[in-house]
Amino acid sequence: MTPRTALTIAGSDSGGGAGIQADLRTFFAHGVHGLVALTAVTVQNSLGVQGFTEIPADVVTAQIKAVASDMGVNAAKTGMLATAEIIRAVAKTLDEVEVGPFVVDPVAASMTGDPLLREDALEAIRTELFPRATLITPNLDEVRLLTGVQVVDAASQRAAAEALLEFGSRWVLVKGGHMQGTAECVDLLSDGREYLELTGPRYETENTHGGGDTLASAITASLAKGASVPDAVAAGKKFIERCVAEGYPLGAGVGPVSPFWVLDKS
Ligand SMILES: Nc1ncnc2c1ncn2[C@@H]1O[C@H](COP(=O)(O)OP(=O)(O)O)[C@@H](O)[C@H]1O
Ligand SMILES: Cc1ncc(COP(=O)(O)OP(=O)(O)O)c(N)n1
Repeated sequence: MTPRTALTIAGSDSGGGAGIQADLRTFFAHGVHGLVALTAVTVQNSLGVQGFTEIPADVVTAQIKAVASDMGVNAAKTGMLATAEIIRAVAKTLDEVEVGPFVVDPVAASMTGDPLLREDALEAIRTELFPRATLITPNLDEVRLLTGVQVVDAASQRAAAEALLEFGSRWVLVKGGHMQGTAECVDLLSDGREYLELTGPRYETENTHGGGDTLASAITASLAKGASVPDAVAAGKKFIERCVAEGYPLGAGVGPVSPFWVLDKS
């Protein structure tokens, strides 16, 4: 049987733990066929990002159109988009092709603090992509850059969700992985009417590289299979918890989260 398809519009991580590599292995783990529009090639390892080169915007557009016109896209997500020019090209293309539910992970920097976005690009994400998004999935650093809200507790997490929804996405997931001093990891999902707290254990681990990408692609895979946003996010949260719990050391720095536990079922 032909599986459902999900498109990732994102950069390559030479270390294999984040970016399109994380997305494709997550799609695979969900039984979804992964499609790719590559936006940038990064040079990175467990210690950080040494540099990146972006793909020309017209080539990003051409990749999206090629797969959408021939294979069909059941859901799509963005990760590293690198430049304002690429973001504008993606936004324009999404008005011309059908990609189903659209998840925007507003990746601004790596967890080591290295920038993955040129300076003028954050505003383009806010104005060009958020209004087209079914769901946006910022972490707390991205929330601060996008809204100025410093999330330190449940009240400020809710205020951040309200501020982010003003940019026009249908849903927002404010991820709480970087909240300080909490025994649990609480992600807040909202469409402005419902406020759903997704609570899970906080694992003691250094190996969280690719966690945000893996969560967003797990959600995208479930959306591609027809789940509602709350169901897709709840399933994604369960999936990422297990991936964080089973993250492994690789290299001298931060190791990747792991979806390999899925193979235990086979
Ligand atoms: N130490 C941890 N233990 C369990 N879950 C975690 C841990 N760190 C992050 N998560 C979860 O992983 C997902 C990614 O979260 P977060 O770290 O906030 O975003 P990002 O990876 O984009 O920086 C969220 O669902 C978050 O709750
Ligand atoms: C190519 C590429 N895309 C995204 C990232 C971000 O990954 P990471 O630093 O691990 O942050 P989260 O995925 O956990 O949000 C990257 N480093 N490279």
